[in-house]
Amino acid sequence: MVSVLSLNDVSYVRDHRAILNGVSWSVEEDQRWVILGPNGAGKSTMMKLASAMDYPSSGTVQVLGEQLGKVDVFDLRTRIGFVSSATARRIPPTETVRDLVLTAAYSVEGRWNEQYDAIDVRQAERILAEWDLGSFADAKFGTLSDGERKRAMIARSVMTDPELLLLDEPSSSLDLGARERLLRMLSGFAQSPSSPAMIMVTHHVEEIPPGFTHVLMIRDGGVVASGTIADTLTAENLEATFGLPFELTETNGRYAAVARP
Ligand SMILES: Nc1ncnc2c1ncn2[C@@H]1O[C@H](COP(=O)(O)OP(=O)(O)OP(=O)(O)O)[C@@H](O)[C@H]1O
Repeated sequence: MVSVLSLNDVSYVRDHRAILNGVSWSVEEDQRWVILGPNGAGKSTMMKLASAMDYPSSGTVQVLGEQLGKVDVFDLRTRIGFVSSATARRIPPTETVRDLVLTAAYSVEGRWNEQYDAIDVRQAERILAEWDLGSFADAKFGTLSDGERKRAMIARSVMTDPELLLLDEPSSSLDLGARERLLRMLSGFAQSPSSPAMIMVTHHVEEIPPGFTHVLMIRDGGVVASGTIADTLTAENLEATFGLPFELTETNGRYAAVARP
């Protein structure tokens, strides 16, 4: 199996503080990982390294077979899909959803005068339909609801057929129905053998889409537990990660956790 991401004894230090400390972790191409941990644990920092947007202070990070610090990250980034609230903030509010998806093929964030190939236009239409955005194709990004905006950003990120898809809290701020619709889509996408390796950050076990295979649990910049969801997502590991005892239940591949009285 080929590793798409590999961190070896990685530390990330800012302002004399180790935000990540001695993290070793690897992701294979057929795996779908969830990173679970409390606020400030270092989850988004891990995503910054995985997306080749930043470098470790020590240790090595290999992304898609290339070591950060020894590769042109601008080329590498074109092979990675990355969705976060920060990437969404860079999108011009007047961009239509169709152009938002289409411009990904040319690595730009606002349509100017580019001419798009018919094959790209067809691919964009297919992806818009797949992410239930067909009726929003002509809507402006700035007018979308949070749920529509998240789906539009994911649609944009898969337009280039990335080899690694990173989702930083894709279902945060969504209402129950929008969250469930998005989780259903992510679940379907995760279970497709043609989908890329995926890593999704979340704070909540309720947001783990069925089809995700592995979980990395982190706290204070260090790994608490890592492995298959079936073996690793336990009440004991949740307590070690979040610092209080939980009742953990699983129903049809969906998890729920409540604090034990
Ligand atoms: N460039 C930086 N300089 C200084 N501190 C930083 C920097 N980047 C992150 N931090 C700090 O490191 C810690 C981890 O940040 P990070 O965003 O990775 O956490 P997180 O697990 O994603 O948190 P949340 O769940 O709240 O989004 C936080 O305390 C944050 O303030």
